[in-house]
Amino acid sequence: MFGYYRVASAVNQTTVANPAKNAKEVISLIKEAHQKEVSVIVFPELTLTGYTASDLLLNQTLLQAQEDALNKILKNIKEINTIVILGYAHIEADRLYNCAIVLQNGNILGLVPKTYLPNKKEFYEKRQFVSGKGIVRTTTSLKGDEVPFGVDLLFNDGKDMTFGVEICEDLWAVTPPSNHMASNGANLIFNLSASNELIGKHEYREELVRTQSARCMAAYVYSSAGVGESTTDTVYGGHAIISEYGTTLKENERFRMDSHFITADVDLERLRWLRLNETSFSDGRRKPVSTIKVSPTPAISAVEREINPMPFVPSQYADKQARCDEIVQIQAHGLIKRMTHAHIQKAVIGISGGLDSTLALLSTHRAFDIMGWDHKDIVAITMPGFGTTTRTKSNAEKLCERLGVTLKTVEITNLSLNEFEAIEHDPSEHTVTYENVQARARTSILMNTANKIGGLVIGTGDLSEVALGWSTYNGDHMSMYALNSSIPKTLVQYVIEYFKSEEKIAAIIDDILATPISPELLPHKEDEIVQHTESIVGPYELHDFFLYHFIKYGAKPEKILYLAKKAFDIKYDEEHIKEWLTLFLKRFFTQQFKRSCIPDGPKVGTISLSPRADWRMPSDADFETWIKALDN
Ligand SMILES: Nc1ncnc2c1ncn2[C@@H]1O[C@H](COP(=O)(O)OP(=O)(O)OC[C@H]2O[C@@H]([n+]3cccc(C(=O)O)c3)[C@H](O)[C@@H]2O)[C@@H](O)[C@H]1O
Ligand SMILES: Nc1ncnc2c1ncn2[C@@H]1O[C@H](COP(=O)(O)OP(=O)(O)OP(=O)(O)O)[C@@H](O)[C@H]1O
Ligand SMILES: NC(=O)CC[C@H](N)C(=O)O
Repeated sequence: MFGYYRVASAVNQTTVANPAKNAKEVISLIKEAHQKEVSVIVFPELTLTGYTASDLLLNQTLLQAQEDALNKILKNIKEINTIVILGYAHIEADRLYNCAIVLQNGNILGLVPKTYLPNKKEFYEKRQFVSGKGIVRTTTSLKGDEVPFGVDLLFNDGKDMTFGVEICEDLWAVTPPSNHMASNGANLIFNLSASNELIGKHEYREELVRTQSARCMAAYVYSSAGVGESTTDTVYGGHAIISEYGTTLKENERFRMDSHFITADVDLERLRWLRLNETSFSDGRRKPVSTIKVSPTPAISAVEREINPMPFVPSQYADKQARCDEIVQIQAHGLIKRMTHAHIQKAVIGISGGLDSTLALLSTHRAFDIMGWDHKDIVAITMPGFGTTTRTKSNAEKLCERLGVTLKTVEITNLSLNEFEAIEHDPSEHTVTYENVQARARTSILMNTANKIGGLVIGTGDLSEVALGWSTYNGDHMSMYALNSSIPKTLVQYVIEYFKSEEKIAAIIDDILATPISPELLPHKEDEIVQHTESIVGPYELHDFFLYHFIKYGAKPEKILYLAKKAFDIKYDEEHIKEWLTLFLKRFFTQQFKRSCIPDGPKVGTISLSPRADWRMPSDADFETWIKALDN
């Protein structure tokens, strides 16, 4: 579903040297996984014999019992399309290999031998096994059939899934085989492991799995042998981990005595798309691989994964102070470089008492602090018009006073009335002309003041507005440096809140955050805002969600709709999400012409819509294909 696949990491209860017993545990876990719509389930290294069988692995009786156990499993999974990956000791050309065996629908799809054999202290694999290094494009005989055999095997379902398999120490090597598998198209890696517990080792292991998933731009599913292994010299805790592109999605509790598995829904479509966008990924060396077609695996009926409704806002576990400090530092240093290069030490900002101009002022103030420049050289201009309310005006004034910047007031009503007369516009007609005349009057005052005092106009528009084109072309759309241009509205709110730690402005910030978002371009009613941005263009939290998935992951509209429904649960119904998503797509396409000429500004998060750096799109692209996709 939408490129999601459910994968499982199993830890079976092990009886050392008793494949028949182990097979029983394995079969019942496979059946349960199949019922739970799992596409692929992986078991620990040397699943059927036990990893710690040691020299018994060279005993014919144990290897025969392992083959019998495999037969039993194959018989039991004839009707099961969940792919099963087991650890298996296999003889080829009179050598023993520590392998992963891949099964589906009662068939053996391939055998992947381990490349790196640990041979130090408690590990002495070279005593029994040989390395599979260099074994490529070949087959081996198993149960009378020729089966693909080698370290070059990749398994592909003809849709979004291509997976490769490596075995324990392979991941700990300088160059894990999964690097090559990923470079050759595997977006999902499985690891069968037997990794003993030593104090703190589990943390390192999780870090290895997680970072390998990031390096490979893949999902990585890891399963390690459990407490049933022999404790002659060392103890195994049964660690199961599922990571995707640098994030661990699931991890089990170790030292469990029962057979169990964990599952996670990995987004393989997202990974494929991310790779298309990463040129260093495509520069990775390609080598010939042996690709094995697998049959379709169970489709999932609902994605079981938490979808973050606020993807731009740092998680609740993040250090808010540190994150916000960093954001403001990036903004401030972007501005400092620009101002010092231009030999300008004065800034001009239009202050409305709204969110964006507040953030721009606070970040500019921080830049002046860093440079030791006089706060009075920040010229804040409040420009009341037809829609300005006492609440926003007074917040703007109080904020400027407390910050010690120069505050000026310039009325724009007369200026606007003159302009209406000049262009023969009836002021009682509250059309877009009525609105834009005011926005352009303000910009004109800011620009001309900048010329007069030798200052630089700070742009206030945020990323959400840039995405929606929610600004007046050559009005508030224009400035000399657009400080907020890569910060979406939901993040603007988060950062402004952090400034509440400055006592002298805390109460004003609280009220600015509580004020409805509005351009205040239409006349107010008894000093109350009548123009509510979010009832015109839709909730910003939805638009930020749409933007994140659309730009960052290239997600299809129907997938964005599905994810938004999941993320916002009952807060918005499907009909409304669809309505706002349609509007988002239409505006995103039609408003590119505004983005094509936005001023310079610093990139703060992973998404920017700068036409020079992050986002190049024709201003004339048609949105119909995207809207149609939503109607299907
Ligand atoms: N593809 C294209 N390439 C080049 N030009 C194109 C174009 N499509 C339209 N145009 C032209 O662009 C003009 C329309 O753009 P524009 O003049 O900007 O006007 P427009 O986008 O129609 O209106 C601006 C909107 O932004 C809102 N606003 C303004 C200021 C601040 C805020 C805020 O909340 O922060 C919101 C305001 O309420 C209004 O709804 C038209 O003259 C049209 O001919
Ligand atoms: N009354 C005003 N006085 C001074 N500048 C204004 C005024 N109204 C708007 N501006 C300028 O135009 C910009 C865009 O206006 P708008 O009111 O849409 O934004 P905002 O109030 O900063 O933020 P938000 O969109 O969150 O309300 C402002 O950031 C500000 O620089
Ligand atoms: N089975 C193995 O390959 C174990 C070796 C690995 N370095 C570990 O200790 O986890």
